[in-house]
Amino acid sequence: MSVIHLEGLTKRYGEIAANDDVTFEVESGEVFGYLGPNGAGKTTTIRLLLGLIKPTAGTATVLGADIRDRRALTEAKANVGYLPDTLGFDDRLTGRQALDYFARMRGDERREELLELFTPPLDQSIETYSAGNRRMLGIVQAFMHDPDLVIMDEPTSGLDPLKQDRLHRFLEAECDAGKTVFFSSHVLSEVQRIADRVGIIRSGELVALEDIEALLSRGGKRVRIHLGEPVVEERFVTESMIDVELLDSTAQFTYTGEPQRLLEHLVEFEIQDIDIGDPQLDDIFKHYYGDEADSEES
Ligand SMILES: Nc1ncnc2c1ncn2[C@@H]1O[C@H](COP(=O)(O)OP(=O)(O)OP(=O)(O)O)[C@@H](O)[C@H]1O
Repeated sequence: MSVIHLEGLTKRYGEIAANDDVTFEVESGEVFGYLGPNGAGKTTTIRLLLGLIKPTAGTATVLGADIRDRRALTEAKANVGYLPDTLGFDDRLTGRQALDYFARMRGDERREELLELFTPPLDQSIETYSAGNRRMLGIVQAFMHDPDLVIMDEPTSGLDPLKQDRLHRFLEAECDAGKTVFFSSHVLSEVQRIADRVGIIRSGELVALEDIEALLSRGGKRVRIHLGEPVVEERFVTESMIDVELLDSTAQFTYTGEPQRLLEHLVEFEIQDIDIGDPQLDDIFKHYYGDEADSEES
């Protein structure tokens, strides 16, 4: 069953199409990564799905509710967790008061369990919180009523590496337990690590929708070779090698051709060391975004 279904979803702001005819589905029990650089349209999709803004054209359903049907969507949202990019908490409240407020609206049966993993200082007012503490409070808030679907906008931003890792492991366990997670990110390694499927959005348009495994396999192989002699570019580099870096006797490249052809080519050289592996999603991402990726990734 599809938990989220977008059909031609479009949102225009004047000349800008923040979302342009976006269509895809998220299935029950999957972790779906929504990837794109700043300004690509990720937050717009999320805000449309939650009924916070209205589509210009097209529509979507969330847990079966049409986002244009206010009443149905409100009912469905009782079973949805939402981590926004900026938390809408009243900053004068303490963390505990903010959680109490949400608990009264939706329940909090998993609050204690979550607070063992994510540890914002509950008795301080939120205005004194660091970015990471705000994010942790948001995570507890999003999951504590044990929703079937959680939608998260850049969930790890502001978290230190330890807490990021903790969130990744938590999300994996949630999905094993049948929950569905939709999250946006511009952090490729994160999407690669935790998502089952990825949608890549660029300038409002969905440019790719794939299993992570398929995306990686289409991206060729990343090869690093150490030769027993300096690499001669004219002799060594073939048309099937892209993103080539040569330094003395070392060559690194992504190989996009037939594996057999690569082996046939390499027997002509004295090879001291070789490493062939899957490319990082970053490399593949560059093929979709070109030079844009370099400046937008951080
Ligand atoms: N309220 C608005 N009025 C006008 N333009 C908007 C508005 N909200 C978003 N946009 C534009 O729509 C486009 C998509 O923005 P959006 O915030 O959805 O991108 P994003 O992928 O979430 O970016 P980021 O990673 O920086 O959060 C951008 O060009 C943005 O300037």
